Amino acid sequence: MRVIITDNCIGHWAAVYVAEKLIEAKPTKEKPFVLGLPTGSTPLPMYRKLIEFYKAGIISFENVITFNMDEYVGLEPTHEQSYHYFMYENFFNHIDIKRENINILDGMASDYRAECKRFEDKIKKVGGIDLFLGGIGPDGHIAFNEPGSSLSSRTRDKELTTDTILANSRFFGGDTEKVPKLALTVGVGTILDAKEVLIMVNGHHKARAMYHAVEGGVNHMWTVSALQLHPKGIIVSDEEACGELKVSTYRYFKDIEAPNLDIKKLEEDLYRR
Ligand SMILES: N[C@@H]1[C@@H](O)[C@H](O)[C@@H](COP(=O)(O)O)O[C@@H]1O
Repeated sequence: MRVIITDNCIGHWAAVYVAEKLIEAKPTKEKPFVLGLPTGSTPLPMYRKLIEFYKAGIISFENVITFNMDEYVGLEPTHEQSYHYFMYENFFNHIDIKRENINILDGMASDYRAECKRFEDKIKKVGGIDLFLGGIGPDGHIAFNEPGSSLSSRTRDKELTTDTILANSRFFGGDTEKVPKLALTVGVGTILDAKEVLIMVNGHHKARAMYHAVEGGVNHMWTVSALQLHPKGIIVSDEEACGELKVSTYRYFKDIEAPNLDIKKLEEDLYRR
């Protein structure tokens, strides 16, 4: 696992990484690049930077297919807190992606099981996900794989924990009653099947989850720890999220990734390619 500890530029770093991958892959209609995408406040700066790179003509999403990680059950796509709304508002409306290449679970589907199966089948049909991007909750959940989720789970419906409902109530005017109690989410197994996985971890409130992701054992109570089983897993964090790591662990990753931490230089290199 790579651990990139940035100086408050998680999203920027992730955007440069995605852009590099897109430039390298040179996607075509026949061989598109497949991205797994998250919502949440952490990835917002990444989306802003990707839009900037697109507008500067460095990257295009014309031959990119996307699959979103999760969606609340019972929110219309027009609801401001639905992940459909979030994705169009913050990303899709600003880039050249084809509408038919966007895949988001339908939280209004009458048959969840069929909807989740359709989603998994579609991922397989396009050849799997090349790069899955994600964030985590303070309880270490990836997508909506709450503590106790099977580490080989597939896309399905999931009851949200009180912790998550409380954490996400900030988007619903602080009213926990307004937060949906159920979500559709890709499974941990679905994420681990991707060729690469990049998880963004921010803030002091996620330091314990970061500890479990990097130093704790693989454990279904901290589903982000499943990343340890992936051959190409990357965690991109800020300094605050490292508060529970051993000094030696922190120093090790800072040291070996030192050449990859100068974000200004990384971005300049990108513009030069
Ligand atoms: N289902 C999403 C997760 O996929 C996301 O990682 C998490 C973190 O959100 P934030 O980045 O706002 O802390 O929020 C929700 O629970």
